Amino acid sequence: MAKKKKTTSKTKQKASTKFKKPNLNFNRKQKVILGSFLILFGIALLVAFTSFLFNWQVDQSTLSNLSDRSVETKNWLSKFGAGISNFFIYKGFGIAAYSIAVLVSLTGFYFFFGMNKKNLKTFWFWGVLVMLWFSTVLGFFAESNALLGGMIGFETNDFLQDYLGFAGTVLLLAFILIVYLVARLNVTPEMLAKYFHKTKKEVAEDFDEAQQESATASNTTENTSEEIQAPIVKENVQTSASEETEAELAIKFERKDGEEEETTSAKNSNKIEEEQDSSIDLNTETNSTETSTPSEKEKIVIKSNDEEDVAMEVETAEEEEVEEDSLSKKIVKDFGEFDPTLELSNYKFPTIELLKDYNAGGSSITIDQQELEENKDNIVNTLKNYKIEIAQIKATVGPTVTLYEIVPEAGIRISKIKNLEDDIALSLAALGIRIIAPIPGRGTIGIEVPNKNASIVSMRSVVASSKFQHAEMQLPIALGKTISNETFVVDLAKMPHLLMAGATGQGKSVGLNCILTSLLYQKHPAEVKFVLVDPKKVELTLFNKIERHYLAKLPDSEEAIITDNTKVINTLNSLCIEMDHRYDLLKDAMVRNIKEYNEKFKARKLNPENGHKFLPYIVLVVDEFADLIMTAGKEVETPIARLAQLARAIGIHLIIATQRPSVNVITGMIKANFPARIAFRVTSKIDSRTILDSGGADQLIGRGDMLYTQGNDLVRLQCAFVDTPEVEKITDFIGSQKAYPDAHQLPEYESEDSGTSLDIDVDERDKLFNQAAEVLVTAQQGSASLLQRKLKVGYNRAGRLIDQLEAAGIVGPFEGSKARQVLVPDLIALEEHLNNE
Ligand SMILES: Nc1ncnc2c1ncn2[C@@H]1O[C@H](COP(=O)(O)OP(=O)(O)OP(=O)(O)O)[C@@H](O)[C@H]1O
Repeated sequence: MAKKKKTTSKTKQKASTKFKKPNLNFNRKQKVILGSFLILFGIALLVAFTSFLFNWQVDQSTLSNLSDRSVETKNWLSKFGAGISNFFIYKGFGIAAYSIAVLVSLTGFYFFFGMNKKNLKTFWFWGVLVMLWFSTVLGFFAESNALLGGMIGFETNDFLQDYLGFAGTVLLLAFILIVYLVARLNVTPEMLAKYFHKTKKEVAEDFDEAQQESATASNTTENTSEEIQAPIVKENVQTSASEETEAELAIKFERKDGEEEETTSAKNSNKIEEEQDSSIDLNTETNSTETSTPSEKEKIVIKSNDEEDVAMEVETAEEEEVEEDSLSKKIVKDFGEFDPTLELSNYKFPTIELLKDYNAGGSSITIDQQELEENKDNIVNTLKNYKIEIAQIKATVGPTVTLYEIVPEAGIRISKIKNLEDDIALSLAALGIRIIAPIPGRGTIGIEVPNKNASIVSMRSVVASSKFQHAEMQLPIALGKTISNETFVVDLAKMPHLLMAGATGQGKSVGLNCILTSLLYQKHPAEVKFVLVDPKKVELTLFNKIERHYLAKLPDSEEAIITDNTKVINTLNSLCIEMDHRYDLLKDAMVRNIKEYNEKFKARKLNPENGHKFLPYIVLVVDEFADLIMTAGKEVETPIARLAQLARAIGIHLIIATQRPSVNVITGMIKANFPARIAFRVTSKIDSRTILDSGGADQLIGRGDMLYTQGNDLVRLQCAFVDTPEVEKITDFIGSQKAYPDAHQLPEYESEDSGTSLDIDVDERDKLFNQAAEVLVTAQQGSASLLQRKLKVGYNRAGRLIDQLEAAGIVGPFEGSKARQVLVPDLIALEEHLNNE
């Protein structure tokens, strides 16, 4: 039971996410080997110590000569046994040294069975303390037997006595004993009182029985003995009367406790419940003694000694809620906080070595003094040509661009400099010049000039940065580095959704991989799940390997990564169901967001039997969003917009990437709900406006050069570079570890389009039926894709409409690759046709 204590679970989890600490995480084989060694070593110590107790005097003379092979010792473990026992017992802690043998074996067991080692430290702490205490206590008897307390025991005892005297030492040791009993064994005065009462009662009962027996026997005895016994019996009667009152009290309390347990056990999780049952059994005594705690309902029966007096019942009731609170505290105390990572407790986070070091052996940034000078001169001269004098200029060299901050002479209009963007670009003969006038909060004008030799920002460097490692965020993402070479870390949970756009080949896929990798480095599989939509079918395939660790999918689907556009609709709708379900859970738990919910769940304040469970974050990644909108239209847009509007509080976050940032793809509704946006290089200013609501993305230089905004300022970043082989290594590393039995299951979604028949009822027709008929009749072409485009409906719905139109006799039957024939010549005929139905 003790091994389930998880008071340190949070810290452990954090610690384990910091993967760089010297790795004491052995693999299973190493653990078995180490474990068996420690168990056997512990046993060897036990044997050696025991033998030493009998043979130490004989072996004493050989100790100085142990290295001599010819020397013989009596110890069962020969010279080794004699030497080590002498060290631990005689020179050490006396017989208390047995503790060490036990602790070593115990440690071995922990390794051997791969148990959670959290409690091991506590065992060692208390074990060593107990050993010291015993050896000091036994130090009192050192004169009669030096072996009892060992040298340390004797010396400690002697030292204490010098300063505290005999009595002081005894009192100090008694105090340490109390500390141990209270802190380690949870012994409380109430417990002792209860134990005392119980014992007293048992003794009294035994005594009663003895009395009865002797009473029957004493029928034949003399009167004198009755006289002697009389007062004792009388006294005893009194005792049992008061005992009866106590016994009655105890019964009342026990019954109350029983009730409490019934309600409590119903409130606890399946997993906890098994454990709890036993704990309650164990703790019944404790509960029944804690009669003074206000949370319990007390019923005290006051009985009068006088037979005629009426007995009075005093009942005190307290609020139940407090009881529940104290219950959760009790469960947490007994079993520790709920640890969501327990099922994969041996899960190891990927190590940093899996990532490639692109700048091995040097700084990622090379400063080319000559280039800096040239650029500076060009800027100054160009501006001078337009009669703009500069008071000051400063350069900050970043990985891809250098920022020249200029302070113009007083009286120069900023717009004048801004308008010279193209001229400065021309004079510097460089692409991708961006002018920020003014730089917010700095009072300067910035001119960003690409470096001739851009350096790669490796994923390794950003993942290893302390900013990322110590990020106190829910979903930390290391996007890359800023112009001043600082690692840029953002919280996806705060964004709360991300829109990503950029022309082909500018770094979008790398960006997505960078985001996913960041999360893999920080989040345990129990804490985050990905839903991946990849119409290109190649970009995210590598993540298939971690399906059972990190991916979520629909119950009936085979592939976790969705490549088929029609399946996306089902998944999105399923996520909407999950969202509604999570909102219900949050409402029930009376919390506002997933973070509070999970905290409450971890603190065991929510009962799994009421459907509560630990909620992982869900990150939906959609690559090629434009493609999706093209084929599925409104059917995709509606659930996406719903999720984007509502899902932030319940931990569903969307990342949407698109090549074509046109307004019919990134609609107003979507834009409004995606305040955080990333723009890689795009081809036109209009595209830049569509993504960022401002220009700038068209002036980027590509290869991961990007602009990030979270609603206000634009930040220019160099996206961290993570190559496919690196991602493969990481997914291999994770994939090779123990996984959940299946990918995380999303709720089932029944799509409406299941089963169409030709005899469709007129009343069951799609709302767009008439419109669809008009479209086809006007075009005289019976094609579903036409309906998709004109009515902005998905493939399924268009197919359904065609079926209904066929049933209504407006279009002909399916003719293979050819479009269906339209059977109604024009709109007037159509109107007639529909009226006659
Ligand atoms: N952060 C980066 N640092 C350095 N080079 C990069 C970075 N990002 C991308 N590149 C370079 O650009 C190339 C194309 O990147 P990527 O595949 O991510 O483009 P993309 O935008 O996804 O293109 P598409 O939309 O066609 O899939 C990469 O192979 C790499 O060489």
